[in-house]
Amino acid sequence: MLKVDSLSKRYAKNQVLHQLSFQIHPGEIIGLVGENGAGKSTLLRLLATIDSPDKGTISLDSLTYGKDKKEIRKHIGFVPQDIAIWDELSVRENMHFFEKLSYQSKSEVQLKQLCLDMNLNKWDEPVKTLSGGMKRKLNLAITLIHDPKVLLLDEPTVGIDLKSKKEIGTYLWKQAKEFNRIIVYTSHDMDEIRELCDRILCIGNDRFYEELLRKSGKEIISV
Ligand SMILES: Nc1ncnc2c1ncn2[C@@H]1O[C@H](COP(=O)(O)OP(=O)(O)OP(=O)(O)O)[C@@H](O)[C@H]1O
Repeated sequence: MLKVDSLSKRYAKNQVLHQLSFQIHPGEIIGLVGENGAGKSTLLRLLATIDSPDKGTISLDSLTYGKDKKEIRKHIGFVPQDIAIWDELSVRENMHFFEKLSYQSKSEVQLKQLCLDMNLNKWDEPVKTLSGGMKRKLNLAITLIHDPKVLLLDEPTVGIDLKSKKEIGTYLWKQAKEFNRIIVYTSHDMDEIRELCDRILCIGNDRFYEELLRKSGKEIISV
């Protein structure tokens, strides 16, 4: 279980997150919504151990973020908003490069399968020739190389067509329900959030999204 308790973060005088508390169980997909600047990316960075909170604690099962950071990183997969892959290398070369950096070794067949599962079948093509949606799929496949317990995705479907969005959605759903991964992801597409998420975490001072999503029947975590 991922447990967040009284989490606060400020940048200079800008209090971005104030005493957030919530818990997420294995297999759950959580949609993180809020207006621009509400602190969604900040929260994801804290959950990804890339940044540290000013106050509060985060734990994953029996591991505590401050104390067990190195061990926790083995269980986290993070896809930031900006795609982080090597443009000049092929899909295959990217998968192998990141496999070398990861905590687990995977065979060529396993690496290729991670891509095929998302209908990404451009194994030998240079990444620079792929569309934006294909690059997002590759980024996601890379994140899954080390079998993370927690997947943190910052707008994984932004700017991509409806078909690829659906494919990524189906893929994420499978990752949560079949492999019991925790998924936390941000999106400004409320239809997608309503369709895919088990629960919705609304952050920021503006209650607009909370009001909008309340009718969806999904459980809202208001913090
Ligand atoms: N490294 C930083 N230094 C200073 N301020 C920052 C930093 N990172 C974020 N902020 C500020 O924190 C606030 C929250 O930013 P964040 O990127 O987390 O919002 P967001 O909800 O993800 O927004 P968006 O929907 O636009 O992506 C903003 O006011 C932003 O300017």
